[in-house]
Amino acid sequence: MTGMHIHPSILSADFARLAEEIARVDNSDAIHVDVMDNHFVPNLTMGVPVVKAIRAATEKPLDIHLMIEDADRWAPDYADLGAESVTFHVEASGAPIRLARELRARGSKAAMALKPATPIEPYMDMLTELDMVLLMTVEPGFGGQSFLDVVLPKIRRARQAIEDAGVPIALQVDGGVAPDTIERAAEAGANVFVAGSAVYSADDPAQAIDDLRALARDAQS
Ligand SMILES: O=C(CO)[C@@H](O)[C@H](O)COP(=O)(O)O
Repeated sequence: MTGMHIHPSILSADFARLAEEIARVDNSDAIHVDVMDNHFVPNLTMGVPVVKAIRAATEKPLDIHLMIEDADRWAPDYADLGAESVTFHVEASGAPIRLARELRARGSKAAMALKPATPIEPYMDMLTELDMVLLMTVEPGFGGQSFLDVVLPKIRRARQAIEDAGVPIALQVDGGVAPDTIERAAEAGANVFVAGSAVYSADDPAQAIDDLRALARDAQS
């Protein structure tokens, strides 16, 4: 497994001061940007113009998590913005292999997300088409929810499948990641951790990131 990476979710940041909020987490490995369309999930956040402004405001890699319908149509636009990775939900894609190839062709890493109740097994054979798999550990749509332990066996199965495939695919978890849950996710095999409220509700968000990373590393070893 590769190193342990912490991606703060700006869903929990102050949207009126996004550039400053991103600057507060400069020790993170990437900035996680939640794009929600009020159809795939019951919440509305931002689209291409705001993500473009975020891209211009920071040098940090952007990890774009699309919680939108018709991902095949819209996801490539985010790759074109210069995102490090674009994550689409498999439940919102009609042609996930074609979409993953399209994202890579446009210079972005290709990542696929699964809601908590979506099984990983039907997608095991397409892992080599991906740079990252995101297993949601809450129902997508909102920050501040509790980590779903029921997803832990799926994280273990996904990690095993990645090892079997022999390719360097990152395994990301998102939702309820905090000091009291990150160790379980790391032990199960996750190596990229999205954390919203655990970072932005802390007095010192940068320290919160260092603490989460240390916990994940200790749990792995
Ligand atoms: O995608 C989502 C929610 O749908 C996440 O990225 C949340 O923003 C995570 O927030 P916390 O659970 O860490 O507060």
